[in-house]
Amino acid sequence: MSIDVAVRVLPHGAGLPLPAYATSGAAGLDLMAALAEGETLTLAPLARAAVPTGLALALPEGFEAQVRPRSGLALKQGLTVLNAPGTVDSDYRGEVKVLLVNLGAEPVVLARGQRIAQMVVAPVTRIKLVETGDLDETTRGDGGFGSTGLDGRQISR
Ligand SMILES: O=c1ccn([C@H]2C[C@H](O)[C@@H](COP(=O)(O)OP(=O)(O)OP(=O)(O)O)O2)c(=O)[nH]1
Repeated sequence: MSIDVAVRVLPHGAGLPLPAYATSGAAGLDLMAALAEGETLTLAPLARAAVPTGLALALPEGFEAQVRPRSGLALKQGLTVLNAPGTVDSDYRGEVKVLLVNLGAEPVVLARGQRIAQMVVAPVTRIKLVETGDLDETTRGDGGFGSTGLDGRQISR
């Protein structure tokens, strides 16, 4: 499935390529840091920042965009998305920002055009809550948070 999504390139994003899928089967488009030419942003260990992408979207109603980490950056540098997955609502018209946090032991230096995260567009199911005093019974019931065992073995309850 492919849908058209309107994108507005903000002045500081001009000149950067539009986000694109890296392969024909990629789920996410890579988002780039729209820092100023020559500007760098250094994230010290445990520091966080809202990094501009220079892009604003008009997602169709019924869709969201999720801002997710790139696994290579996470594994190699400890750089990840603080609020993963970040949620871009379909009615949001502001700049898409990537909230990064450096969980690594070394500072991470970002520059303009660096691919910092990926964006996955997904359908959203909205629900209508129907209040009741009586939920249907299930085998799990209220068991959770490790109730089925934490070491690969089933615990009988
Ligand atoms: O990683 C993110 C997360 C959010 N947003 C933008 C798009 C989203 O539609 C808006 C609001 O996000 P969210 O609902 O997560 O923020 P909130 O803290 O609940 O604020 P609000 O009260 O504005 O909804 O901020 C981003 O650009 N990047």
